[in-house]
Amino acid sequence: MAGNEDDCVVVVNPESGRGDDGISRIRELAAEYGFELAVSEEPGDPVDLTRKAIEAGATRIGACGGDGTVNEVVRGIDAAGALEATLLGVIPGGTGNNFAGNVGVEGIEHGFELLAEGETRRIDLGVAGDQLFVNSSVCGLTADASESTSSDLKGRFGELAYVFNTIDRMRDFESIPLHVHAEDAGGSWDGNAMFVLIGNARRFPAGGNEQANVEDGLFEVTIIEDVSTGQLVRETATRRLLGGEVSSLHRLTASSLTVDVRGDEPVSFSFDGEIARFDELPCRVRPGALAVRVGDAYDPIPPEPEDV
Ligand SMILES: Nc1ncnc2c1ncn2[C@@H]1O[C@H](COP(=O)(O)OP(=O)(O)OP(=O)(O)O)[C@@H](O)[C@H]1O
Repeated sequence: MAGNEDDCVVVVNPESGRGDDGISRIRELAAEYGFELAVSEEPGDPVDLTRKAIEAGATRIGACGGDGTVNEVVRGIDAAGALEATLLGVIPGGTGNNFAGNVGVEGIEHGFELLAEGETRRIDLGVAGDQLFVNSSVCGLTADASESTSSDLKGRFGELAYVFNTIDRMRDFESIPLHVHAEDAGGSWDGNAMFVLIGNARRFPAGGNEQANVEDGLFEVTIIEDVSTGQLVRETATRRLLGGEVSSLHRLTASSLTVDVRGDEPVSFSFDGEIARFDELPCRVRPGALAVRVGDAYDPIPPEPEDV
């Protein structure tokens, strides 16, 4: 079996996902592959555990958890100044595991297999203010929904919890007055947004394809404008979330952009699921910054999103 104890550490968030006894399976697999485990004890730990593992000589790091854990591990690699020299493997132990899906990792066993041996690609990273993000930064409806989705609800319903929550919130969600300025795309957008997704590895669902091109040095940005409220919004909520037809949807691609909130209060942005508030958020791409193992389902040049 490939794998070498000295250079590969798997950083595990035991609270990710459904909180079942998944950790014992992770221990078994780590032992089988000869990888060292570093188990996180509290939020933020994966950043330090990763940095320390690299300082102690690790050149391959597994991030075992959901998108939030991947985010923290990547921040740890960056904090060690080791993005050039470190290989990331994703072991999908979270609830949604959206990023894992976007790089073709199909499950925990597959994640271990790829970490031991697999194709490596260099992908872009996003920087928003001083935060790194790997998958996406979201503001508006879904950022609010993920902030208020309790871990109990997530535990019982997994991904569906986001959908329940979002539909529930649509009843009284006030759209956000925004100005989005994308320097190199030569465009700007002004209006009231229900949500904005700044996608690095992820794009707004369209035609069932959620993976963005993550090697092109560009974000794929989707803005959903506030449309009519009330019954129509409620009736179409599920469809919109799951990638159905949306009339007030705007897409742009850019290597840097600024989101300006025009209201009095800062708003919540989610960075790979971690929430922070801003009233102005400059974002830029760090092209090819991260080396990551990918599965066969990963497509370096995914088909263009279908127009909706
Ligand atoms: N012991 C711990 N170590 C690290 N993070 C923890 C720990 N306990 C709770 N957390 C929280 O776990 C969250 C990260 O969860 P993560 O995103 O990896 O899983 P998830 O939400 O189940 O999956 P997904 O984001 O894919 O839906 C962070 O917000 C962090 O606050």
